[in-house]
Amino acid sequence: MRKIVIAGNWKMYKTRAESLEFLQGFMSCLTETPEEREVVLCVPFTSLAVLSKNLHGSRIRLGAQNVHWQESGAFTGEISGPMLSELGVRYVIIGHSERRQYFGETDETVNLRLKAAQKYDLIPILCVGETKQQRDAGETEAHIFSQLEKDLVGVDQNKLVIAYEPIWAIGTGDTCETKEANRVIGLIRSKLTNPDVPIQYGGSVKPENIDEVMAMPEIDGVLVGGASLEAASFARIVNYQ
Ligand SMILES: O=C[C@H](O)COP(=O)(O)O
Repeated sequence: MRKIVIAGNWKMYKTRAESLEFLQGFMSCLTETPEEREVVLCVPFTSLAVLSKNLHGSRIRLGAQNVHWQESGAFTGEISGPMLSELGVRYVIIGHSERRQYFGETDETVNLRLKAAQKYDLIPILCVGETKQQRDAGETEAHIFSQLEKDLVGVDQNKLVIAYEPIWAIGTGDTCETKEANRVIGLIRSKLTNPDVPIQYGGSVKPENIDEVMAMPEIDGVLVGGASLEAASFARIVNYQ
């Protein structure tokens, strides 16, 4: 049976104090959440330590938003697997379109980061997805298949989550039609050697559409940006019907 993974990606939002405030509100809303749903908070590096301390004993998992492929070295601004593992981090987002677009992340570096994450017992959440231009040109499938082929070389598919995030749906309020997201995710699954890899949808997920998204048979969870920043909103998403 495929695992359900509901993850919040806070991106570059929330100070340490704001993170703690969120956690208090969020935990009080989670009492009814079915245990089989994995709940992950992928927070800025500066909030990892304080959340780790306060998540102790909770079933909420801690996630980071990037990891370097070397264990240590002269890589200013980067963070290593052991540094994250030591803080109790369990998941790490890799290859988010914002990293690919603004920070020069390539399929080759994404592949290195994926393998490094697994080496240090972090479960990578690999993001793939097409631009509006690629979709309009009918290149969605070819682009995503190319990303998967390059990104997953030598990656263990037993310790992996994939997030399908159409770039044009991120932060725009322009959600991908749920049936279309379901179709693309089915195609992604057909390219994997392990059909049980959880595949999430990401892109303008919010309390108003989560029930419809999660009713789709191929969709195993969501990667949520904006709507994960407010405790009641993210709790409603985690508590989908
Ligand atoms: O990682 C999350 C995605 O970029 C989606 O962001 P969003 O929910 O704000 O559209």
